[in-house]
Amino acid sequence: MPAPQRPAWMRFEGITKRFGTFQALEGIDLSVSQGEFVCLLGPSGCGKTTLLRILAGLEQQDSGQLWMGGRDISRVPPAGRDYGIVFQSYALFPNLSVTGNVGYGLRTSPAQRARRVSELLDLVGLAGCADKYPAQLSGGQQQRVALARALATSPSLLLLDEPLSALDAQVRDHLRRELRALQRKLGVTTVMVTHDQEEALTTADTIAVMNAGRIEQVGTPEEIYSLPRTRFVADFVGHANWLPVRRRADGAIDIAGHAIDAPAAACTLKPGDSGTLFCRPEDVVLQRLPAPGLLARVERVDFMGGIRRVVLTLCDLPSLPLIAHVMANDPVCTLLHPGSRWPIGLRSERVRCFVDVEGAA
Ligand SMILES: Nc1ncnc2c1ncn2[C@@H]1O[C@H](COP(=O)(O)OP(=O)(O)OP(=O)(O)O)[C@@H](O)[C@H]1O
Repeated sequence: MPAPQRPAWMRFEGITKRFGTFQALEGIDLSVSQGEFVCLLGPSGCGKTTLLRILAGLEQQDSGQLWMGGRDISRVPPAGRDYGIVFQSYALFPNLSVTGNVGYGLRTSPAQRARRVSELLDLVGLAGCADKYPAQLSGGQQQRVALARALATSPSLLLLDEPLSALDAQVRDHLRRELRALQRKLGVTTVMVTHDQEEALTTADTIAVMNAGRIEQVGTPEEIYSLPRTRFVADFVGHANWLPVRRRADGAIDIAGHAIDAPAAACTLKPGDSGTLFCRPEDVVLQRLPAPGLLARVERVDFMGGIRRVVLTLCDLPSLPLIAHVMANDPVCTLLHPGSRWPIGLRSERVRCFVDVEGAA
């Protein structure tokens, strides 16, 4: 589903940043609308934290502009930018109680501060912990305190720098859902940095996938997963199968001498072009009945709870692995023995082709 077009409330325009001779950010353009939850997603070192720090005013860009609510904030110091921020390390004051930490930035009367702190602790589910100290809290609780502190002044913008990555999987999953629900409830525009694709897919309205200082694609989680614009995006988000293909003169797509159906919209190849076909593991179908076309051999079956991950090789192209996901309750699962051969179908409306570019991965 394409992202609904909403007016931009915040804009990065041509942001660049260099550290010595290293180009950390190259011409970043990104628009964010009010109330949107945007994830900056990418591998370590791609520049996402640098971009967040520039937005926070903790780092100065070399060129480019930053707009927020119609105001050019490119040179505004951090204190004038109206945001709350949560870092990966909880960054709480160890000598202050939860109440002291949450109320730290509130410049109001003691009575108002106490009321606001109690409201915030209710909001993040820590009502019973007001008098505790950070060392007496779990990692997840400390991050809730950090979140309450970031929200204390009701900022227009919430910045999150890998806020869940220090937590164990179960707490992370739980807090991720709570964070998303809270963000929706408050309607606070949020920018979160993460290298975790699952986190981005499950929390964001919009994902900006970054690679080597550039944004490769901006889209909804569905667009990023199903319609990746580059090979990098396809590989970084979820598992991607890649098969060499050629477009025949009659328009059909040829894989290892077999024609497969691929709707024109999914195919960027001109007749005669070679390219690479991309498909997700859930779009590889093992057919029970004999069928002409692609045949694959089962190499291995991995148990993954609700699904089986089937590692296949095409009989006519044995050097390339092909991964298929089969639901664990599919009767086919009981027949998936290593060495068995299966006719393979690809969900033609879901496959995409990329033209081979010399030097591309
Ligand atoms: N102050 C600095 N001085 C020199 N190089 C820096 C500095 N800050 C960041 N870099 C470099 O800029 C690049 C981008 O860093 P950044 O922290 O933005 O990446 P990231 O995508 O957030 O990665 P990670 O998830 O590992 O934090 C990295 O190669 C990093 O080494």
